[in-house]
Parts: sequence; structure tokens; C-alpha cells
Amino acid sequence: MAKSASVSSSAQTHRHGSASWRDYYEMTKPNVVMLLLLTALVGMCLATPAWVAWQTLVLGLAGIGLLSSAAAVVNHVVDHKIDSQMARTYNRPVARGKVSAQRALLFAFAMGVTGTVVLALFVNMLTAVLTLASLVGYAFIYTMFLKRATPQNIVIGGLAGAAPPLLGWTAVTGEIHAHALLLVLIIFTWTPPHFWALAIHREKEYAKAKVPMLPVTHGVAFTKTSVLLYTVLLFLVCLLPYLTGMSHAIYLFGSVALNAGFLYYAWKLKYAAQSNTAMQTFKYSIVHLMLLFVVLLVDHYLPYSL
Ligand code: HEM
Ligand SMILES: CC(C)=CCC/C(C)=C/CC/C(C)=C/COP(=O)(O)OP(=O)(O)O
Repeated sequence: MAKSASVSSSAQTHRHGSASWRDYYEMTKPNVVMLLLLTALVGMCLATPAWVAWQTLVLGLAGIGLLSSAAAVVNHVVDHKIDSQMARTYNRPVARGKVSAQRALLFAFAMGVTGTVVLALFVNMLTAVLTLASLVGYAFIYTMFLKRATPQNIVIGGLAGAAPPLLGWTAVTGEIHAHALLLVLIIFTWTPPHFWALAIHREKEYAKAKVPMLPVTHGVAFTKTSVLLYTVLLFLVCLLPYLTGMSHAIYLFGSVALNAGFLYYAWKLKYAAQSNTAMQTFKYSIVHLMLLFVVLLVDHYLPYSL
């Protein structure tokens, strides 16, 4: 309570100009972008049996990273009021008033333009257009409209965050391939249990900020059931790379083990939750996705067949 009471007053008393590079770095959501880039890298590697040309690798990841970071900064600006009302986010640079909306937008614009030019000139136009569409999907469609409009916000908005493997793939081949869409489908299915686990933990804050997240509109019990069902769906979707012949035995075993872990947490969350189970499930979701994509990579370079 004391924390949230200090929220609005600190936003007013802080003066613009006291920002450091750390504030700008924080606005890019670096940990999220790192994981997005790992999924893009895996998309690149799986697109070809050969090694990926280093120019495509470096410039492709730089462009996708810059546009993802720009999207994250726009999210900080658009959401600064909501952010200032929640304990998890009240200290963010724009919410706190350390960085003005104008400066943040200039920063986002500079990264956005640089990223688009890099992708369009040195990678290919398809990747530039698709990455820009993902930026618009997350920064504008999700943040400005969906987040405030419907509890299905993150299901639909999740498509933008799920795009990077496809962006990596098109960076290498210049074409959209069904296998790339399979990787997108995995992240798309992973996003609801990833986010709703956190939303359950933070339900009161979302309610206070009047953001219609699923636990606020439909209750915690319903959200836990949704997490469990999406986790079952994710288990099945993750079998597809093996069943379609894109990946092999190492992936099959890794995927089954990682998804069994996710199911364990989702089951516990629904039927035997302790106070920290939702947060544990959220943290596990991040480790799960990271390892799943590492396993895809290992399997690609060591294709051990059963
Ligand atoms: C619409 C889709 C998504 C929503 C609504 C969402 C929501 C969130 C939220 C609210 C957090 C907590 C952030 C914080 O405490 O600062 C978070 C953390 C995180 N998310 Fe997501 N997420 C989405 C998609 C993704 C995707 C696609 C990835 C990566 C592939 C991802 C990776 C991460 C990581 C790595 C963290 C931890 C960040 C940290 O500890 O700093 N998320 N997510
Ligand atoms: C070009 C491209 C691939 C763009 C996608 C970029 C991107 C940063 C996607 C991540 C999704 C994410 C962290 C959503 C959380 O937003 P939130 O507003 O619900 O969470 P918050 O309250 O922590 O800000």
C-alpha cells in the first residue's frame, strides 16, 4: 500500500533529464528481447542445412533486435499511466517521469528507422515488412487497443511476440515456410500460460489499474484452468516438429521432458497451489521456452534419428 501510495507522487516530483543510459536500456525490455532473438536465431539456423552467412546472422539479429526494442519503448510510453499504478512497474523510467514521453519516442523512432533500414537494405524486404508488422502488432494493436479491450488481449497480441522465428527464417531464405510457422505456433501457444501465470500472481494490481486481464474478468479459478488447458495444447503442438520430420529424437525427448515440467506446474497451480506456485510457473515458462529452442538447435546440428 505504502509502495503504491508513493507511486503517483514520485511520478510528479521526478524531473526529466535525470535519466541515465540504464533507463534507456531498461525501456528496451532487454531480457525479453534476448529471448526473442534466441528464437529468431533458431529460425535462421533451421531454415538451412548449411551454416547461416554471418552477414545475415549479424544484420538480421541486429534489425530484429532494434525493432523489438523500439516496440518495447513505445509500450513504456503508451502504458505509462497503467505502469505507474502497479507495484511491478511503477518505477519504470517513463512512468516515474525520469524520461519524458517525447525523448522515449525519439529513442524508439531512431531504433525503428535504423532497424528497418538495416533489414531492408542488407537482409531482405520481406523480413523488413514482417518485422515492422510485428512492431505495429505489439506496440500499437496490442498495447493501445487489445490490452484495454478484452481478456483475450494476450492471445491475439501474442502473435507479434511469436513472430521472431519466422523473421529469422525469412531473413535466410526470403520465403515463408510451413516449418517456420510451426515455430511461431509453438510460441503462440506458449504465450497464454506464460502470461496468465504472472497475471494470477498480480491479479489485484491489474484489477486496481483496471486492465481487463483474464483473472480480473473471469476469476483466478477459470484462469488456472485456461493455463492448464493451454499447457496440454502446447505439449501436443510441440510434438509437431517431430511428427512433420522437421526435428528428430533429441528434440522429441527434450520437448517431452520440458513440457512434462510445464504440465506439472500447471497441474499444481490448479489443484495444489501454494502462495508462490503462480510465480514459479511463470519463471518456469521462460526457462522452458529458452531450453526448448536450444534443444531445437542442438537437434538440428546433431540430427540423431530413432
Ligand atoms: C503478448 C505476449 C506476451 C505478454 C503479454 C508477456 C507478458 C510478460 C510480462 C508482463 C512480463 C513481466 C515483465 C516484468 O516483470 O518486467 C514478462 C516477462 C518476460 N517475458 Fe513475456 N510476454 C509475452 C510474450 C513473450 C515472448 C514472445 C517472449 C520471448 C520469446 C517473452 C519473454 C519474456 C521474458 C524473458 C521475461 C522476463 C523478463 C525479465 O525478467 O526481465 N514474453 N512477459
Ligand atoms: C518486432 C517485434 C518482434 C516486436 C515484439 C516485441 C516485444 C517486445 C514483444 C514482447 C511481448 C511482451 C513483453 C509483452 C508484455 O507487455 P505488457 O504491456 O502486457 O507487459 P508489461 O506490463 O510488463 O509492460
